[in-house]
Amino acid sequence: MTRRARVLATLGPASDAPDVMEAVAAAGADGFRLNFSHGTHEQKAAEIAGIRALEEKLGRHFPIMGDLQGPTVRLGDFQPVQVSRGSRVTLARDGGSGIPVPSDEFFRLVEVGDEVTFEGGRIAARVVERSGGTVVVEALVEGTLAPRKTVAIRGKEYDLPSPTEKDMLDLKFIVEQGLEYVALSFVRSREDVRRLREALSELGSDAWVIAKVETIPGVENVDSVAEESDAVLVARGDLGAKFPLEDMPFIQTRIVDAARARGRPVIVATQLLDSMMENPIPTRSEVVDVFTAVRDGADAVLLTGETAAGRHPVESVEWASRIVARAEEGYAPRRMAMDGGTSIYDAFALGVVELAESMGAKIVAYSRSGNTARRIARHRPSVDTYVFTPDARTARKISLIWGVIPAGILGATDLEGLANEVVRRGLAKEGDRLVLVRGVQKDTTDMLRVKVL
Ligand SMILES: Nc1ncnc2c1ncn2[C@@H]1O[C@H](COP(=O)(O)OP(=O)(O)O)[C@@H](O)[C@H]1O
Ligand SMILES: C=C(OP(=O)(O)O)C(=O)O
Ligand SMILES: [K+]
Ligand SMILES: [Mg+2]
Repeated sequence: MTRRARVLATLGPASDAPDVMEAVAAAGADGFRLNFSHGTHEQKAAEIAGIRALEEKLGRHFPIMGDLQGPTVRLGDFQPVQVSRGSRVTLARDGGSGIPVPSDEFFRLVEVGDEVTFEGGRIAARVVERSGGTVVVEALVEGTLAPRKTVAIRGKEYDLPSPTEKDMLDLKFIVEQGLEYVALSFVRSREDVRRLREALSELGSDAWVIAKVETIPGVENVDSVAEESDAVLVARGDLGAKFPLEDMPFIQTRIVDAARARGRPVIVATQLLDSMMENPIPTRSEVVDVFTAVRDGADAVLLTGETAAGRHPVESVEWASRIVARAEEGYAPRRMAMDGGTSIYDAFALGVVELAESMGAKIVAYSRSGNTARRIARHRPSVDTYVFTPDARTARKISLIWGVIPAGILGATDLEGLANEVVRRGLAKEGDRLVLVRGVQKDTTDMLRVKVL
């Protein structure tokens, strides 16, 4: 049984050298994330070229996710500052004597007594004074304040437009570079997702949209956010800075279930193997954390700092792959009832899965846009699911989805052609049973065929 949940890796200084990128891919990375909160377009163009070159070399398809910074507040540029518990630090709108927080919205919102968190809560501080364009905070834990790290105020949300001007510049680059996925940070409602989709269609892009759920309203609206998105990401870094940490397991389950009930691929991200930023092996609790994400039925786990800035990017991916493969032995994620209105296409896909499972048949599908693959995979078929696509872009898109095995690139074909292809590629042999499916569209005849080879 091939490993069915995917492992995604964030590229950054620790991993974007070509030889390290290749080692990360060989270690089991199924796709990559580029974080537009950091780095330059030049660096990212080189990373993208490196990934596309790897596809040729390894004969695989790697989806690339462009992760937009979204409406947030990040520290400006300054020399990192060590803080210890109780030490006081000044945050200033424009630097000067303090640490720069280049955001009017932050200073509009922050009040004495607020808990300010940095870098997803890795460092927290209490606001003890404020005057005009500066606030004084007292560190609650020790740590290093570093440039461009996120700044959040626990329990409060910034009222900033989404997507931001920076997002629109990054989006144009992402579309020009032909990335398969665009992730939007700090989604609050379906309207945030809708505005991104409008911007994408104006740019003429069919990239799939990933909603990063990491705000209080984003969790409250998770059902409608999932409905509006192509995929959902549980952004535990900022979630942990907004909610009490003890709520995290409940919030993760809530988001995963909402996405799965709507057949949206769901990605669990951040701090999964956090100690591997420093150490070559994970802790026991991190192994259980990755296991839990798989058992919750996630389509993918996403490594962030571990592969972007950690000391062991390759080992981090190796461990994630090992744990995912072991977690899936003898286990098929529970099937979710379909929420949010089911089209005949969804009902048809469920029928395909049940028919194939009842016969112990392999599913062999042709998916023009990737939607048929998504509709079948949402039911977590216990049989192998091979999907042919018309081009590399769609093959990359479906490579992020649980259980889908990209079988190859084909021009439009009929069901007999699909059967011939799986045999020709050695994916099926004499005696195998096949359920052959073509993308379910209104005008498609000859959509389904059962065949014994
Ligand atoms: N493209 C990049 N260039 C430079 N540093 C990066 C890049 N991507 C990530 N990093 C570093 O790795 C850290 C963790 O990565 P990630 O969790 O993706 O970032 P963040 O949580 O800040 O959005 C970042 O805070 C940053 O210090
Ligand atoms: C993935 C996340 O977003 P970012 O790392 O960009 O803050 C997160 O917050 O967990
Ligand atoms: K980001
Ligand atoms: Mg985040």
